[in-house]
Amino acid sequence: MSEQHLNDGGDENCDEQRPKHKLSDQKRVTDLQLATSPNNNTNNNTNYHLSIMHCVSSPPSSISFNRITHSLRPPKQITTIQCVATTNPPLTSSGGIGKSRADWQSSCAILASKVESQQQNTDKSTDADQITVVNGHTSLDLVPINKLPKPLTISDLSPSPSHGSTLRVAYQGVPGAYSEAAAGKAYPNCDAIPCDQFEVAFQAVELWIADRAVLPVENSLGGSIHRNYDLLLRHRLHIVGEVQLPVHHCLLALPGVRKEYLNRVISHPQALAQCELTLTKLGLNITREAVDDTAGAAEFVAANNLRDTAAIASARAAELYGLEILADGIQDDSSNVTRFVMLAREPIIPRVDIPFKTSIVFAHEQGTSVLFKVLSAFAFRNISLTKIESRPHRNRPIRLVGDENVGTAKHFEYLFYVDFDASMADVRAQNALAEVQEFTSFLRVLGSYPMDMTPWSPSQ
Ligand SMILES: O=C(O)C(=O)C[C@]1(C(=O)O)C=C[C@@H](O)C=C1
Repeated sequence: MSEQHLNDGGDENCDEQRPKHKLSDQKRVTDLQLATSPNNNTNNNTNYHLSIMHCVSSPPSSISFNRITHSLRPPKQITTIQCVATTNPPLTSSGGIGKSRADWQSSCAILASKVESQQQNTDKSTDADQITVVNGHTSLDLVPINKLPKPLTISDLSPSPSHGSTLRVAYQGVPGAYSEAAAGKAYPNCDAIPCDQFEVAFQAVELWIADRAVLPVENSLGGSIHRNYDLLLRHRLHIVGEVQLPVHHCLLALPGVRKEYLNRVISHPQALAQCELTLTKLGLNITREAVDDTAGAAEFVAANNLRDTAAIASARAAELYGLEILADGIQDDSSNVTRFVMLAREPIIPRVDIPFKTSIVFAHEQGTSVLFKVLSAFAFRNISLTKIESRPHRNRPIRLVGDENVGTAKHFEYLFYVDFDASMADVRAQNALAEVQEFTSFLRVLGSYPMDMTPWSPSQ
């Protein structure tokens, strides 16, 4: 049986500087791929299984197709596609995705589509099964009639896992990454699922492989993690919480290696940025190289027995990958903290009895020039903003402003991400957003969620 893998779209617009190393790691979820294979039917009416991309999340028993693609040679005359959902829900009772690619694929492969020749269809298909192929059978948007989404019940909105007892939480990186620690802080005793990219963590939740994702959005020294701001907009997940993690970096190397032997230090770009001054103070004016995550850097040094390379990572990563700590607490500021958001398929119900924060994103037709008017809706109601971030408006990146005599100016267009200090259950927030909506051409509430109020000390 031949097997063909199709990539899940990827992110052609990725603006993040890609790390130089692609660390090999069988344990991580690497991409969202589904197997494509001919159905071994012995008769002449060849059947083909299609790869399904972007199975949109909804309760496991109801599945909708966002996009289906296929590459088919025979049979040439295809007029009908029959969509078949397997009886297995995306979440397995074994509780947790297996570690191999095969396990990942079988977890993903919740759907199979069968294309049959016209002749075979006329024999077997019922009207309800038949769905007309669109655009010369290269893509289609379908919701099988017998698989329409079920209405949400109150239990769907509950923050508890919808299966078994262990909450499965996707994070970017490998074990020992700060994101894994953040997942554990957000959801103690969770089953943390490593993913090799932020986008994979988003998709793991959308595909019911994970129940939550915990992803970094900003660091007190390095600033915003722009990639996740962009992904928040491109995916339909909701922010249901935040967690702030003190980040305590160590310089790690193979046992016996001294600082003088080093000519390279590798880590996540944020970690390199957070330790820049300290590395210089330590006399380490050596090459810095960015990799996918801090613990992945430690693993890379250990796996390749690199005696000239150090990694910046956590003490736990040193322990996991058998490295020694050459220097401890090398972040440029002792109160180095990274803020992570917790993401889920459903929003939580906002409350007013505990401190809540709300995150929104909006765009304005006249761009930045009237931003102050939008923000005054919050000022007028005494609602404090805790964060504001602007990102390029990719659907409309440039606005031309012309004056015949002077020429044409190009203004860049932005999306504005704002966090404010109020719950969506608070009437002040509702009124502020009603006003903001009047000004804006686009507005989305990313989530209303409890603030992380846990006591924190830099040395934690
Ligand atoms: O590389 C890791 O360990 C991560 O969890 C990622 C990350 C980040 O993206 O900012 C998280 C916290 C630290 O700020 C450094 C890196």
